[in-house]
Amino acid sequence: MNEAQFLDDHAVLIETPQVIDASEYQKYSVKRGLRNEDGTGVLVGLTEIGDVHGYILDENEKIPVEGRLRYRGINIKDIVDNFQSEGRFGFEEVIYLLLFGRLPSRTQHEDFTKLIGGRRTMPPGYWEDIILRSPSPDIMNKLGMATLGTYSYDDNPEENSIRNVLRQSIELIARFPAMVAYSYQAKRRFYNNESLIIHAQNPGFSTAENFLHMIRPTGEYTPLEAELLDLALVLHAEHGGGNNSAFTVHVVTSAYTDTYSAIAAAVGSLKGSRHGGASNRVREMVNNIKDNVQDWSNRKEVLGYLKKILQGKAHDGSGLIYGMGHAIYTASDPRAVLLKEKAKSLAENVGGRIQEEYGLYELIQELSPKAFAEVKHNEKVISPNVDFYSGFVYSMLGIPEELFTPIFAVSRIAGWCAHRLEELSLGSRIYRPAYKNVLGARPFIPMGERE
Ligand SMILES: CC(=O)SCCNC(=O)CCNC(=O)[C@H](O)C(C)(C)COP(=O)(O)OP(=O)(O)OC[C@H]1O[C@@H](n2cnc3c(N)ncnc32)[C@H](O)[C@@H]1OP(=O)(O)O
Ligand SMILES: O=C([O-])CC(=O)C(=O)O
Repeated sequence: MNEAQFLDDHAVLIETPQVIDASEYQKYSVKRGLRNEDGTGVLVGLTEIGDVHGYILDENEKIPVEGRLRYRGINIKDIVDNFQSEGRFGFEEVIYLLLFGRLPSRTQHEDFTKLIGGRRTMPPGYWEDIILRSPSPDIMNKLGMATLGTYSYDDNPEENSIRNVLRQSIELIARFPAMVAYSYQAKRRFYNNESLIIHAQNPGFSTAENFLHMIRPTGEYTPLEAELLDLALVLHAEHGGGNNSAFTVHVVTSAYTDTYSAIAAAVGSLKGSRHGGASNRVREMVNNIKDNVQDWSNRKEVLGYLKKILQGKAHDGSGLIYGMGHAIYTASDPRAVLLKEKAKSLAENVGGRIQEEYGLYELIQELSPKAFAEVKHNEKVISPNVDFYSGFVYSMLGIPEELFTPIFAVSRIAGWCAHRLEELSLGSRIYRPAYKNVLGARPFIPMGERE
């Protein structure tokens, strides 16, 4: 049998019939993508963790408003303003807030930061066997494998009591940075033929400092770089129960699976280019625009190219302007607003071509709604999401592209763990939505009579 021919022939069987006509979905009122007719999400749960607000419903019409994000009821802007003005790192405080539902006192913060720092090490053999011996060209893929591999190093992997899952959560949150950083180093060694650099972790460093230390060949970083990465970690940590990866955690947790299986599933979801993977696609897309648009500040030229992207005639053919649009936010994503401020001031400091590139980002932001209106005849209010400026900021910190989405995971694991604990503590039912079969019955044909 010719395997390539087999795949060609059989892929056609799946692709071409298109038996389910679009009208069938309407007929049965199917909530495709778990969406209501107006595009809002179907309400499937209640949570006390993240609160994402992006529009107001007025007589069933979506009225765009500036976006707002709260962690455990507290506006992220207030969280950020406070730790930045007091000159401390914010990520560990946010992990505590997300997991336990309250802000830590000074002593609780110190104790928790020490706990995270102390839990970074793994039992003997883990780094060598799970990370270094089986590198992957994709760090998210490797992170999923490494998460599942952690199961074998846990003496009590299956117990789903809150206390045990909390222990597993704290350990995973503490270890994700090294799982990502060492996977990246292994990838550089085995796929890029560069020297293997494994810096020892420092239990006294913040998550941001420890991560920069592990990925830099010299192990060094500036206070400003650590502060910016810490901010990015804070901003990516949580986004309600309905985002694709947190919802994945709810779904698989409701089947009562183990922590490592639930978190690995979430990693797989986040990797997707419509979710956390978009940060990489934004960089690729902007590079593609830079290569194809002669004058980055020419509005007509940039608009023309964005329209081509939307028509699927440029960039990757997907028809998507990556980093733009959101399922909930309309006028703005508050995280993108904060990241944009940082991108702007960093670019201004560097000047030259980088500042011009920042100008191009701003132009894409400004012209995308116009391109949408002209190509899709859709006047929907869209704005940049968190993935739009994050990669540009990371690039200015010298962070390589293959780490953009993994850094998202290093942060979002805090939210995932909080959602897993919430799902377990609320003891909800197994998620089991319905799929209507529209094919009906068919007669069985004996093998000798088949074509
Ligand atoms: C961390 C995060 O996950 S943030 C999101 C990161 N993802 C991206 O940046 C990828 C680009 N953006 C998108 O694909 C979408 O905006 C999503 C996936 C984020 C949200 O999707 P939805 O909730 O379906 O968006 P919404 O209901 O507002 O819009 C639906 C329509 O607009 C289109 N659309 C929305 N955003 C975009 C975009 N950036 N480029 C092209 N088309 C888009 C959708 O494809 C869909 O078109 P259709 O009606 O012809 O099928
Ligand atoms: O909420 C969403 O759908 C996606 C998102 O922005 C996130 O998970 O951060």
